[in-house]
Amino acid sequence: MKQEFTRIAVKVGSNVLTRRDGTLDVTRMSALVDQIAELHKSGVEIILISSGAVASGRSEVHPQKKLDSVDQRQLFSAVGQAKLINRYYELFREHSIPVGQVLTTKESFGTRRHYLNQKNCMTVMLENSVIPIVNENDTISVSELMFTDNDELSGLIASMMDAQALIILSNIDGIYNGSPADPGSSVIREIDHGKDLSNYIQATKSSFGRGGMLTKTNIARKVADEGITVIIANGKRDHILVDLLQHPKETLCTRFIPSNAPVSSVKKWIAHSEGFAKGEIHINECATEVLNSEKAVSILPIGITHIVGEFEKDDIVRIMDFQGNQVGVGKVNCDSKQVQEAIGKHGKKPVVHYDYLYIE
Ligand SMILES: Nc1ncnc2c1ncn2[C@@H]1O[C@H](COP(=O)(O)OP(=O)(O)O)[C@@H](O)[C@H]1O
Ligand SMILES: N[C@@H](CCC(=O)OP(=O)(O)O)C(=O)O
Repeated sequence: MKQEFTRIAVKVGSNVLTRRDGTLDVTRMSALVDQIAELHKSGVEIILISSGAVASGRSEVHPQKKLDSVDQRQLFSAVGQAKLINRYYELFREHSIPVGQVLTTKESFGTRRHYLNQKNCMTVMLENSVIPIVNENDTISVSELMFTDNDELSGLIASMMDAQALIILSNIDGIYNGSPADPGSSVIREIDHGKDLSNYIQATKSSFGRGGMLTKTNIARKVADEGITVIIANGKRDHILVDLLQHPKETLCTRFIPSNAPVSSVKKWIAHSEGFAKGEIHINECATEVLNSEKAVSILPIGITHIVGEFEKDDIVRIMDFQGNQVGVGKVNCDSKQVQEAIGKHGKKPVVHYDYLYIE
């Protein structure tokens, strides 16, 4: 059967993989593996981003004394990740599909070199028909070094690997237009650019999840703006993955319509690098207007009013409009001292070249 996508990233949330008591739901895992195997055999390249390390480690160790939250997460994830990947390995082996483990950190996306190394690793895996199984390295990712959750990680992976679709599997059928508990609300089937969803999303999250629906929505929007279809669906439903690909119209889910403007690979990296920004470049009203137009423009010293923070050449900076709102992210061509000297001058080289500028 002809499928819409040939390369997808699939994110499986903790709640899909765990039972109510926190133990690993091997029956669910097995059902998902069967579907991934079916798609893999039909020629779809799949990158799996799987949560579940902390949840699956929790039932394995029973600490003698009370641990703080960081110690707990480190202990449970170290034990749980081994258990998780071992299960995947065994389950995929029944289909004769090799898998590989990729554990990463937020920092590993901070420099272009690390980013490309990771991309290369997963590209080689796919070329050799190996399914990458990605998770955050929870043992060393602590507080500010952590991803908000694996939804953020899955967005980065989908973007980095030029996937055509990111499928986020949670314990809910999609984004509801009200409280999911309210019988009057229903799943929003399609979300177009610029639709404000903040009224619908409650702060609640499922018992083992980290970020909740709000991060899913923010990530989904960003990834869809890069031209990737994002689907939020219920991973607890039988046959969901295969149905989403083979019967998209009849399958319940929320689908973010992708932008059709192409975004280069380097711009995708910059779009997701905001968390590493070292400073701010503030631009004047005229520069803001030009930036908001359809024209391809760079940030020139003549349009800069001031800068905030110290940065080196090639660092990531936020671009702020004349009212102080963030309008984009870019990689600077020179350090903050050189920008300071050039501010307001004509005929100078761009501070952020268009190729390294991502406008939100
Ligand atoms: N409008 C909404 N539509 C759907 N789910 C919502 C909405 N608002 C809040 N939620 C909550 O978000 C939860 C899913 O997020 P999360 O707990 O992070 O899941 P996961 O573990 O799969 O990442 C749902 O179980 C639901 O309780
Ligand atoms: N890296 C963690 C994932 C935590 C997380 O983000 O969970 P979720 O919100 O269910 O995707 C783990 O494997 O337990």
